[in-house]
Parts: sequence; structure tokens; C-alpha cells
Amino acid sequence: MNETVAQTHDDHAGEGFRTGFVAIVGRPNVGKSTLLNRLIGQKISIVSSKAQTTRHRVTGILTNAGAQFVFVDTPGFQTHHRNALNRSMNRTVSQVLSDVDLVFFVIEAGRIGEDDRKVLEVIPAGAKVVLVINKVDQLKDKARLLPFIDQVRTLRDFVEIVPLSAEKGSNCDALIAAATPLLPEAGPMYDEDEITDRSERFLASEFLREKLFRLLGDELPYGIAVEIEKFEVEGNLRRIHAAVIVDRAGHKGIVIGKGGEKLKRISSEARVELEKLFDGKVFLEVWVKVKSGWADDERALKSLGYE
Ligand SMILES: Nc1nc2c(ncn2[C@@H]2O[C@H](COP(=O)(O)OP(=O)(O)OP(=O)(O)O)[C@@H](O)[C@H]2O)c(=O)[nH]1
Repeated sequence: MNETVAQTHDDHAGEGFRTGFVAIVGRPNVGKSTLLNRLIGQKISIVSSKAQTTRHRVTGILTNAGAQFVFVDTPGFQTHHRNALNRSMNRTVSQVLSDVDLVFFVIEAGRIGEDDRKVLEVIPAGAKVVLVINKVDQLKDKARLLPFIDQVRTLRDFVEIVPLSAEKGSNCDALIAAATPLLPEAGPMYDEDEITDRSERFLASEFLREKLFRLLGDELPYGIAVEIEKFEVEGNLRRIHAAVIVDRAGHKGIVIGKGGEKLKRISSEARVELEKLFDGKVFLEVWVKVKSGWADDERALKSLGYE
């Protein structure tokens, strides 16, 4: 047992403070990122890599007077391709979910489908699950909400059910209020200003990856990854060299686009957002690299940060 940790917890236990790891899961597009951003406010900033050594990758931390919610990353759910990448991801998903204190399972108001059920199946039986019904603002007929809740609550024994709108911010406080008593009594694990333990380098690769997903859309090649090859800070300037890794030579052109225009747009949009995030100048150079079969090579995965 780590004495320092036990000590920190004891300090606050008497005050009834609660701290826990929380995973937000749900099918693509239900609003998980929007919800996380809403809950932690503007604070998706930076950086201290020391906490990377703990058992989870932290994506954001919410600390209020009575509790600390430590939100952790769960990689996407993949069902179509059976190769090392997906085996590794699914393994990570169930490991993470059996190890957190609480799971927020997010669905969209009025819509529950096979893809939602698949996500629910991956959540271990013993996990405490709060059902978050997002996008209630989209429901034209509010009277449909109660019958919908009755339908969905048959799927599993949820500890709480909270309808809200992550985008409008309505009822998000109720989610935190309902979830607080479900966290274990313990002192905070992180200082209040330690918002996320993701390094600037990691954030740069995430921003770039997000742009690739958004701007390539359906054309996005399977098995694409981003590797930050160089990250240098000179005063208020950051020099970032990033490689977009594709599985096949044929995919290179998709990312680059006609006359290089796609890649130019991807990197310029990523640069603008990184400059805002870092509050400084960013020089971002991006190129595309082919690593054949990388998605099938577990060692290559490890080198890219997957476990
Ligand atoms: N109307 C409405 N739209 C929302 C709400 N929350 C999220 N959205 C929209 O839903 C879309 C998907 O939101 P994301 O937060 O990216 O969803 P996600 O679950 O993180 O998606 P993946 O990263 O693909 O797993 C975006 O266009 C959001 O603006 C909400 O409460 N109401």
C-alpha cells in the first residue's frame, strides 16, 4: 500500500470528500466529448506528465467543494476489423471499465439501437453505471421522455438516470449531484490546477487526429495514426513535426489530397487550435508516412502508445 496516498485520503475522509475515476462511454456521436468539456469547463489545458504513471490516462478533472471526478480515457469500440489493434483496444476497454468507480453510459434521447447495446455489453456486470440521456433539447415531444426512460431502464440496473443536454448545459449539474454520492470517500488525487495529465505533445497529436477524422470523413483510411516526431519549445513558439501514419501506400494520396490541399487544410486548422490552446505561436509540419501492416504489429502499437 502506498502510504502517501493513504495519508492524503485520510486527510479528507473525515470531511466526507469523495474522489473517483469515471469513464464516459457510448457509441460514436452521442456527445461524450461535448459532455466532458461541459463538465470540466474551459479547463482542457495542460500538463504534467507525472500522473501518466498512474493506472489510467486522465482526460479531465472536475474538482468542486465536495468531490473530485477524474475522467479517464476509454478507446473506441471496434467490431469490424479483427487485428491486433482492435484486440488491444477491446482488452483495454474492459480493463479500464472494470477498474473505474463509475461509468457514465451516454445515449441519445429517443434513440436506442444495436450500437448502443453493443457498448452496454462491454461494461462489466459489476460496474456502477449511470445512464446519461443526452440531447434532450432535440426531443420535440417532451412527453416521450418518460416512456423512453422506462424502455431503456429494462436493459440494465442503472444506479441513476439523468436526462440532460451537454450542448446547452441543461441538467449537467444534476448529473454531478447524482454521481457524487456514488464515488468512494477519499481525498483528492490531483491538485485543483492539475487539470489533465496529458502532455502538450499528446494534445498536439489528439488535435491533429481530430482534424484528420473530421476532414477526411468517410475517406478516412483504416488504421491511421499520428506520431509526434519532434516537439520543441522556444520561448512562446512551439515547433512540432508530426507524421500521419497510414497502412498502405495507396492511402497516402487520400490524406494529402489534390495538390496537397487536404493535408494543408488539416494542418492549418490543427495549428490554429493549438495556438489557442497553448496561447502562443505554433509551427506545425505534417507529413504522411507509410508503415505497412502496422496495425497488425503489436510492437508497433506499443511504440505508438497503445498498450
Ligand atoms: N442537440 C444537441 N447536440 C449535441 C449535444 N451534445 C452533443 N451534441 C452534438 O453531437 C455531435 C457529437 O458530439 P461529440 O461530443 O463529438 O460526440 P462523441 O460521443 O464524443 O463522438 P465520438 O468522438 O465520435 O465518439 C456534435 O455535433 C455535438 O455538437 C446536445 O446536448 N444536444
